[in-house]
Amino acid sequence: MPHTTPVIEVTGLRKSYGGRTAVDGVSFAVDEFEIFGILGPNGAGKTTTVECVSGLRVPDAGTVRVAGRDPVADHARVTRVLGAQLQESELQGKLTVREALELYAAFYPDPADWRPLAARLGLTDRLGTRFAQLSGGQKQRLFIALALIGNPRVVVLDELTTGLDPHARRDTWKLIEDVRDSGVTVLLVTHFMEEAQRLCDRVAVIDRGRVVALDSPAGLISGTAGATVISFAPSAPLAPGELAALPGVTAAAERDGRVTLSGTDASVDALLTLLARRGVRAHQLRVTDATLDDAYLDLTTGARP
Ligand SMILES: Nc1ncnc2c1ncn2[C@@H]1O[C@H](COP(=O)(O)OP(=O)(O)OP(=O)(O)O)[C@@H](O)[C@H]1O
Repeated sequence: MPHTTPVIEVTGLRKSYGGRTAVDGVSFAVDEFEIFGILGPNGAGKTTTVECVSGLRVPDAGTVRVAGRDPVADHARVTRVLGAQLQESELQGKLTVREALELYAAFYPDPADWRPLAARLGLTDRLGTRFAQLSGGQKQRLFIALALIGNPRVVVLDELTTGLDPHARRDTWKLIEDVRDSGVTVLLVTHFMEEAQRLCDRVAVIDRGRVVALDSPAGLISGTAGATVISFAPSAPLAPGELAALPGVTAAAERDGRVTLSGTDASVDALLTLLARRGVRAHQLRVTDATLDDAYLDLTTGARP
């Protein structure tokens, strides 16, 4: 693997609101040109973390570096290299797409030309439309354009596809891939497992303010209790102990005449051998790979009260 420099480094980040700890010692590093995902239940501390990365909140403890600089102490320089679309971003409803692009371009000393950017994001025929009249997907595309207008090295996208229909969500995924392919590092907060599995090179799973896992989606999946789920209806009863003892099996359950095993590929081979030896047939045999959903549910405890 080629050596890459972290463009974002977060070390021991802590942040409380009043007496309530939101982020409790979070550390991760994002390499240049990665799409790095942050996943976690509601209230896990994801937004607080990316707000600290964007210099919008001051950490109580720990360090944050973006391109080697402190986003709070060096805010002006960091905003030149970091573009952000943060949760529930809003613009004044009367502002047209063109006005919003021109306004944001004026914030930067060396902005991107907004016309090709608007074209790339499919906004050219909406330049005269007021923000309030845009669809959810068009608003999100405008926010991506605004996050990119300063020619950033890194872009922070917080729950970008929440509220979009499946087509618009897939279109947005393609846009995010294009953004990365154009040389921008992406820090993406998401609730959607499919989105993280499809887009992210690596994912930090945050639960109750802490990083509980950090790996590629494939690594997270293979680290879950049962990376392969096998289920079937046996033609004759099998001893539960015998199934649980099969190689790689981490859980075995029987319900309404149907057996479900969590295991590995090796468990499938061993099961078929066992069935052949016992002369038992497996009706409606299904073998499915675990998904990032399974890994996530294994790792996290659910929303904070
Ligand atoms: N401005 C604030 N004032 C007080 N408490 C806050 C504030 N912002 C967040 N919190 C609390 O901090 C915790 C972490 O919130 P945060 O928004 O960072 O979580 P999140 O993982 O982004 O959640 P979600 O997925 O629901 O957006 C929550 O308990 C939340 O209620």
